[in-house]
Amino acid sequence: MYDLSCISDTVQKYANITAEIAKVDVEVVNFKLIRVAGTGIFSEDVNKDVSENSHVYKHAIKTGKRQIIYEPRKDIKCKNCKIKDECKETFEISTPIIMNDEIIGVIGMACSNEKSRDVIVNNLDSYLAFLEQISDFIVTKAHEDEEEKSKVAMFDMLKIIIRSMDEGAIIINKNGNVDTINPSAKRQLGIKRIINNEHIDITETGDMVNNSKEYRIKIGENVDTVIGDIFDIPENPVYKHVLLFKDLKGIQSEIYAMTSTVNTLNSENIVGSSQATKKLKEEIKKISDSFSTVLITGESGSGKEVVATAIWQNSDRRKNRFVAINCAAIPEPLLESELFGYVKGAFTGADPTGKIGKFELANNGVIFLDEIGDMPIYLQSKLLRVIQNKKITRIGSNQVIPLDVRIIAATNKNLKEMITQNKFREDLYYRLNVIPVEIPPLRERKEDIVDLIFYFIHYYRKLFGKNFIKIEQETMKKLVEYPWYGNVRELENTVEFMVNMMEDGIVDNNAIPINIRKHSSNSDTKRNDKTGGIKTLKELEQNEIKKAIEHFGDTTEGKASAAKALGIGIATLYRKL
Ligand SMILES: Nc1ncnc2c1ncn2[C@@H]1O[C@H](COP(=O)(O)OP(=O)(O)OP(=O)(O)O)[C@@H](O)[C@H]1O
Repeated sequence: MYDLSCISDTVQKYANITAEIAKVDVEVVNFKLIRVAGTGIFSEDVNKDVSENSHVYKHAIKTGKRQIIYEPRKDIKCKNCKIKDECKETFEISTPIIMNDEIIGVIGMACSNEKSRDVIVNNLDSYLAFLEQISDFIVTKAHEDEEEKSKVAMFDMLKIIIRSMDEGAIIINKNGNVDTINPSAKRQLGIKRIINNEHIDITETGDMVNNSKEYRIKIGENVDTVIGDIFDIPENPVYKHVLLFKDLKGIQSEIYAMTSTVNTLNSENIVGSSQATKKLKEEIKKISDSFSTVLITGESGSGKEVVATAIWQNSDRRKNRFVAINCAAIPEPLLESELFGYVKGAFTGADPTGKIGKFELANNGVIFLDEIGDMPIYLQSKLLRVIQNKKITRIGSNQVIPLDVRIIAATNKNLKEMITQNKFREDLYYRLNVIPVEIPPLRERKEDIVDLIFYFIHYYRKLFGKNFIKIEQETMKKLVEYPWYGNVRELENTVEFMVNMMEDGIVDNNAIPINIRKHSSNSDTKRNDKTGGIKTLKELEQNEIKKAIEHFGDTTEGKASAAKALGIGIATLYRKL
């Protein structure tokens, strides 16, 4: 319940006015019967408990009704009053003070002589109305006080919430200075010092991204671009706005975390011991720290993205982002906005919130333009301009954003041939092909096949919690001879299948997918067709030795019997095995 003591100064003023006008003594008590204000005979004992002598007030509080005592001391309500004998009152009115249907106190008016009693009694209605009015004034002030307090409490709460928010928040006062800045805002803006009433400059860049406006903020020497909203604080004498924001870098990181699926391999992790792969790893090391554009060519699945990420990982740009975009996977009309981003309202059909493009996301890092051969010719011109000017503009915006991005492009198409067909711009080709990197198909680096098979077997065996003992030689041979038109991607999928199929930790021909089995039996048949079914002596020998071992067993005794049956010495058998 509201305590009138909180506005005792105002209540005292009203008591004084009432006393002055009505020529009476006035007292106001709160609901606990503490004297909040008093004049004349009541001016002593302000702030003291007067419950012992307040029998009439207790009645007014209990009933909620005004009490008029025409004959103090004789009135029944004065019966138990302890100071009855000293009481000099000649007349008394007690009016309850009611706020929100609760009795928060009583205003009492008392006469101490017959003259003033007569004046009041003769004009009783007017005096009663006057007292009601004073009671209403007190209640109005109590309401205002309560509202003010709740505003202050709300602001205190707001400041507590703001302090713990992940989003940056700044409360700005009427002078355009920082009143409150939360830790997240300081972190995002790179401010380490204590901000005390410093001036803040906020200007709109004119772009809208992620459904919020972009602002440039300046506090002292700290300048940053943020994306957020400004809210006005209405009817407040101290505070003007609250700015809630995320800085652009934070938003970019969120988008990157949501969209990036980059495997981070460095050149050491690239699997393969073939000459070609060794040379590739050396090349990666050499070109990583350069700024020059790289064009990686190779068949689909041969590891172009792996090489691109390795270049990034080996360079000092590895601290910044690697942003990949597959130019063939994104519908042509959307590719431009994916690459360069756009602002709210840039074009019909665009996401109305605006979007940050891949180039901007990759700023200070690396952009990987996969399947560059599929980029439409008009965009090729735009890309060329971006490479030359090192600047981009979001679609629909006037803002020029400076770029420091290393471009790595990749293709499995023959760009030179596309140039002759006017499908690829020659000038762009030379801009991209500053450092050409060629990845040979997997079938041309057979040593890598063996390395990759073991690498993927161990990877998937761990993933599926399976035990691996060995891969049969014959099976390995089939896999090495298979042409792998889908390159490493096809090989990886095949090994995943085989690890699923293998029994008792042994990968044998039964685990090979049907297409590869068919391929190797076709090539056997083709060879038989060419040779009239005649086997080489070496093949005959191999078959007979295999048959003998299968028949007698792979033990020492078995091998001795096999050698005997084959008509050769045990040492020769061991050598041939
Ligand atoms: N040398 C390698 N070591 C380990 N994994 C590799 C290697 N080369 C390729 N891979 C794996 O093979 C798969 C295909 O590689 P990647 O995506 O780099 O090929 P790509 O040439 O970019 O394919 P596409 O032309 O279809 O885009 C990936 O899962 C990748 O991790």
